[in-house]
Amino acid sequence: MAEDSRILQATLIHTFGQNPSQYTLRIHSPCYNPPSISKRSGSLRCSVSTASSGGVPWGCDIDSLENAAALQKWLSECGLPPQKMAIQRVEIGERGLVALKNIRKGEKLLFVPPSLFITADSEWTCLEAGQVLKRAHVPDWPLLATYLISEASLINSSRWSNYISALPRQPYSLLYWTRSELDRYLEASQIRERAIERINDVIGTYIDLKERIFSKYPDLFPEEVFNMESFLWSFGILFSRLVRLPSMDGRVALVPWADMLNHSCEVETFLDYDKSSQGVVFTTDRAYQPGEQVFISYGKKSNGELLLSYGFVPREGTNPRDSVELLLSLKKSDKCYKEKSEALKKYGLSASQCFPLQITGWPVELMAYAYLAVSPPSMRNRFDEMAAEASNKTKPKKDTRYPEIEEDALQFILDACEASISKYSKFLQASGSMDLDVTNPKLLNRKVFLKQLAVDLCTSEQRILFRAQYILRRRLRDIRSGELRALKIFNGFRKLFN
Ligand SMILES: C[S@@+](CC[C@H](N)C(=O)[O-])C[C@H]1O[C@@H](n2cnc3c(N)ncnc32)[C@H](O)[C@@H]1O
Repeated sequence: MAEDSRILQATLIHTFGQNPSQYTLRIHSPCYNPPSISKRSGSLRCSVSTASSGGVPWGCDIDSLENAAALQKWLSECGLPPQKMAIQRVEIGERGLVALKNIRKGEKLLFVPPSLFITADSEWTCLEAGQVLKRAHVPDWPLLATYLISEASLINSSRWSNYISALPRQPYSLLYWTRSELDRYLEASQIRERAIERINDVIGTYIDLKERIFSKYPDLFPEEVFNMESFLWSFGILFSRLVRLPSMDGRVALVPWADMLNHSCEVETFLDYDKSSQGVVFTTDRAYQPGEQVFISYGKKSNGELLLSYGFVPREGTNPRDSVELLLSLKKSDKCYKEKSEALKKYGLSASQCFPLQITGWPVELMAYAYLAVSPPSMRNRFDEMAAEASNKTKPKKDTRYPEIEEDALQFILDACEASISKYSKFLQASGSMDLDVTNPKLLNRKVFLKQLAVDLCTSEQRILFRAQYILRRRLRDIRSGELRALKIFNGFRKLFN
């Protein structure tokens, strides 16, 4: 559903021209709104407290149904056609859309008309604020984030008040984790870096908007409303609900009602604009009976990416698109370190680089990086070619092999896998006793909830690493036993000739 932070960075930062990494991570208050949790059907559920302990003053508890009912009524008054689904409390995802009637496989559902989308072109209730942002050419994401806050703060004078009241006050996403929570629970996973990068992007974007626009128009953008906390909320909403509509030239939109659908890794269908019915639809890829929750796919995302944007981790083994980022680094002691780094730099890579491992294997780019990392000085004329292959800039993709260094390259990947596995094992072992230092029950609930998410994520990522370890060990054993056999034959011939 949502874009990833690389797109966010590209669209935000280019216009505002500052490097977000210069900002230190400093999010506090929105994170400490401790959720209360309950355990149902084996999955932890977390409902955020509505107590006046920080958070934005709009939206609702994530599992609240009252506002959802008002939303449904308002949407039908605004032109949403009669639906075969209704918002209900569900086992997976707190609230979701549930079938009211039999739904066939291959049926089109929803038909949300464009008049109900929120896009960068939506009309601002406070016209002047919108004009200021558009004059400054603010890109879509920060524009939409500011729009959402502006409309939310106008309460009932905004045409979106029913929609905003039904949005979660605290969307689940890693944006709401403090730095120490990220360090503590996600130390083993590369998703921690992605989360820090994303939080820095949001903070950087807010600071840019504040310096360049809000501070110049304090009447239009008062700090009590347009502050870090409200931006974390609005970006949290965008990351977890914004859709890209391929059939509308890839335009991004918030689509009320459609954004009540939860994700399943087992379905392949996604939201798009349908030119014939002129609305946002999706086509079911299975049948549903009355009472069953209806799902869509938020895209081919790993468990880490789902946690990053949506704040949940699918059940173990259910996500065929799951992957784990493996960090590979050139050895500082390598005689050719400088030459190799420069070759990598030429193709946009660095001396430490992450590659995705899947349960089914790894990309040719990872293997090319490993070849480069282990290649001796005598192969320096091939560094450039290896670096090019390690980037995905070579077209068509090549899978060049260098038999003379294949064993070293596989061993290099195996070492990286094993180092990563031991980090996960350390975290998973320590996680059992991790929360005993907290006495405040609300804080304990939050910690148990976050820890469970982290344990689920780390277990799934470690599983992929174990699989890679198994494959690598077998390949190495085969190479080594092949070499041994060849040596024996060679020795046999030598004896014969002697
Ligand atoms: C687009 S909204 C879907 C509607 C949302 N359940 C609600 O009540 O507003 C995305 C959010 O739904 C929840 N969600 C969606 N799919 C889920 C799943 N498979 N498991 C757990 N939570 C899920 C997450 O909180 C996510 O951030």
